[in-house]
Amino acid sequence: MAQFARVSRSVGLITLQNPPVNALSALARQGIVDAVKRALSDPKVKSVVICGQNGIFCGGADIKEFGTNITGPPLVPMIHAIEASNKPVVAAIEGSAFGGGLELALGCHYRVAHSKAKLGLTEVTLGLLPAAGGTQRLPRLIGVPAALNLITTGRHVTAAEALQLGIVDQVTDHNTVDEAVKFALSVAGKSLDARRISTYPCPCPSDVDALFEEVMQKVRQSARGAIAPIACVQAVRAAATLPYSQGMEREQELMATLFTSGQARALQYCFFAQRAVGRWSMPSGARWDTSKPRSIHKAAVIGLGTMGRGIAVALAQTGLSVVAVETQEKQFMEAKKMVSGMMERGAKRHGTAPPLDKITYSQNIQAVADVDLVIEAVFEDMALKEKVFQQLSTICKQGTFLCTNTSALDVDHLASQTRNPELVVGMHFFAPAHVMKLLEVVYGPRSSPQAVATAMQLGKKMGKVSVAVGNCRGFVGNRMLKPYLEQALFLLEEGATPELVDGALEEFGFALGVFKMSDLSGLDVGWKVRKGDGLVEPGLASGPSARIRQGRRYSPLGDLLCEQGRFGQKTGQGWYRY
Ligand SMILES: CC(C)(COP(=O)(O)OP(=O)(O)OC[C@H]1O[C@@H](n2cnc3c(N)ncnc32)[C@H](O)[C@@H]1OP(=O)(O)O)[C@@H](O)C(=O)NCCC(=O)NCCSC(=O)/C=C/CCCCCCCCCCCCC(=O)O
Repeated sequence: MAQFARVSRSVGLITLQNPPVNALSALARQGIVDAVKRALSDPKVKSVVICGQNGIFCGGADIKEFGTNITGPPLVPMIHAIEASNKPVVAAIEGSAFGGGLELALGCHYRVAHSKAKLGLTEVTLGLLPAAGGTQRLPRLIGVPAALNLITTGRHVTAAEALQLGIVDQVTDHNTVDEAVKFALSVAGKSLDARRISTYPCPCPSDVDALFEEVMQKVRQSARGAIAPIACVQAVRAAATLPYSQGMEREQELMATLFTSGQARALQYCFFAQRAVGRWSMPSGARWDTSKPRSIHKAAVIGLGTMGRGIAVALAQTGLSVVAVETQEKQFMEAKKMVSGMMERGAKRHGTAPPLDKITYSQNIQAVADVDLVIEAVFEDMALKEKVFQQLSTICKQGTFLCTNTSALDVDHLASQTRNPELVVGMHFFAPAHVMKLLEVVYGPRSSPQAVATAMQLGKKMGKVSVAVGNCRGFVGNRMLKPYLEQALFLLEEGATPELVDGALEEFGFALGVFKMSDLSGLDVGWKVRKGDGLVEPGLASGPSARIRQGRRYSPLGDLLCEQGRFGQKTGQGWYRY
């Protein structure tokens, strides 16, 4: 799992070989320990380079080992042995150096990174902290504020930023291993006294207490109930206030509390689940690995309400040319302004230029004639959607995929309105569509594997977690949402206020409480669905049976709001006033 070779006469080259991401499994760690011993005992080796095979340095500790009986050499002493080596060790960082992978690199005396590499102490995203010395070495190397930012967020930094922060010593556009070998030759025999990060004093502002109090307050607020970011702050505080060895003890102690926590288990489950959904299959036997997607260069969105606007922004931000169609004059003018505003705000956040020129607007559906894929996002009304699909089927060029953003209607029925039902799938986004990562790709019995593969791939390109689901009422997301919304309404009937319920949910960790979320999505969509289900009939909203419908407890509160025209943010009033 780690290969040793002597190159350029005097450089010991250790290559991690654990596909696909060179994770530090027990065997990989054993391989590194053995290879380092070999390099250090070979008198011909004057310096060492550690790299990863297949263009990736290391994806960190092997997450699959967590929750099992971990065997093999532990990471911390392995990294200490590298740092303690009397021969210079250079990390050659290509692709990614994440979590334990970056901690391994921080144990090396020098780091050379390819310009396209990404680095990060990502453990917090898995409910953990960088417990292979990361919380103690990084602040010593780049200072407490910068280290806190990286460790508590798990964010990835580019090689350029890593150079600026002082995490890496050199960035190259050439072959990273070749450059690292040259670097290793140039530092052979030089003193390593100033290169062992664990021996550095931790650069720290004078008022440590005030700094950590302020950071802890901010992190508590943004962590929304997550325990790992808080433990990260505590571990970095140990780096700032204790000698290295005691800081390491604190790091291990804090890691022990996180390691078996429910939050860590849930986040790690989520990590694998998000990857597992990419391996989709259909009842027909069609699968992700045998179905070839088609490339999409130009897409259209029909209907620029709340969802259509977000979808148009998400497509444009992916770099696609987008035709955005809205036939109603008032909505058209408003949507143009809103979409530009959304793109400008997004670009400002990312420090990029807004892709305003990617979108062309039209009030005429004929404008979609030459696109590769259409996403229909008109109001949730079957008759209206039927008409749109009939039109699209005649207007669009041969082979255009026709997708619907319906949240509950029958995708197969919509397919039956077209000449090529095999080209029809659902692409169900969640509000706000340019932010939320979940995308349901709904296949009907006639959807072709290529249509599903294309929608799945487009979703991935858009940075979504695409999940292929069958065509049933509410698909999966809304089926899960229904009992959640229902119980929230019952809480109101039992005396809670929307703020109280939302406050509890947000404190628990939800980004938005259920009532704020409903106001954002629009209350009228659910109302329409309930009407279709015969749950909202005139006269039902009052009287003794108002709270039992179709044999089940029912709360008419959402219907009462809608009767007053309170549809949420879009009408300025919903559960809240805006
Ligand atoms: C960017 C990536 C690396 C690559 O992305 P991409 O190319 O898109 O590929 P993916 O689809 O994401 O991944 C491909 C497959 O590889 C699998 N994978 C990826 N990373 C890992 C990994 N780290 N381990 C295992 N498997 C991994 C992935 O699942 C895919 O396979 P499949 O499709 O699912 O089959 C990207 O993958 C990525 O971002 N990866 C994660 C990077 C990351 O976050 N790394 C950090 C890992 S945690 C870590 O490193 C922690 C280190 C600290 C030390 C830990 C010490 C542990 C023991 C201490 C115990 C102390 C407590 C004692 C308790 C007690 O006392 O009881």
